Amino acid sequence: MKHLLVICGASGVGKTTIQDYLVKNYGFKRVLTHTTRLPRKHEVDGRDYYFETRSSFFKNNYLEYVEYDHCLYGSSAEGLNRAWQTSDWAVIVLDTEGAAAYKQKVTADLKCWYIYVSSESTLAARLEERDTNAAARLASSEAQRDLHVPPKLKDFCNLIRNDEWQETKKIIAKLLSK
Ligand SMILES: Nc1nc2c(ncn2[C@@H]2O[C@H](COP(=O)(O)OP(=O)(O)O)[C@@H](O)[C@H]2O)c(=O)[nH]1
Ligand SMILES: Nc1ncnc2c1ncn2[C@@H]1O[C@H](COP(=O)(O)OP(=O)(O)O)[C@@H](O)[C@H]1O
Repeated sequence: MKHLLVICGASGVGKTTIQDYLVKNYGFKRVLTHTTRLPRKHEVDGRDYYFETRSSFFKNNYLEYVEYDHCLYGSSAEGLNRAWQTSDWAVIVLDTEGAAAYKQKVTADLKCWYIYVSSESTLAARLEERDTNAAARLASSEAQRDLHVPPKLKDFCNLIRNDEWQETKKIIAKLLSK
């Protein structure tokens, strides 16, 4: 049986950190997605994202795609199947619109974790450390929207507060032991 875990939430809440932890410690395979955003320092094409131009982006077949903070992001069935070739447990990081689309479309065993941080100033500080244009990113309408779990995902997602990493690890262990 194939399983897919969707991780969603606003920018900077720790989605990628949690995904990396699941890959390193729980045998998950990461589903790579495509974006027209420029790579950040340390990000590598084909490892973190498939980095695309506006024209190369549309050469792929997407299950869903969105515009987030003026850039395009999309995920394909091929990407998902590639992950499932090496592990029955795949993990993908999406915005909440993408998570809602997966809820409608994906028939495999699907779980969703909505990640949040209880203080917006903590979030801003974390983003500041990660990005140069952090304030603008958090101010984007999509990041602001994803600061709250949308009603359509409320009963579908486990809500995980990622304030203290040691606590987050315990919550993850508990959720994955079920
Ligand atoms: N719907 C959708 N969202 C995506 C996809 N790939 C990434 N995202 C989301 O796009 C948003 C922006 O991602 P990113 O540029 O890495 O910024 P960050 O959230 O600030 O780390 C995040 O909410 C990601 O989860 C995708 O293929 N589809
Ligand atoms: N529990 C935590 N405590 C402190 N810093 C954290 C925690 N979780 C993540 N971070 C840091 O916050 C920043 C944003 O995390 P990241 O995983 O990139 O977020 P997202 O993928 O949701 O945008 C990174 O610098 C990361 O190392």
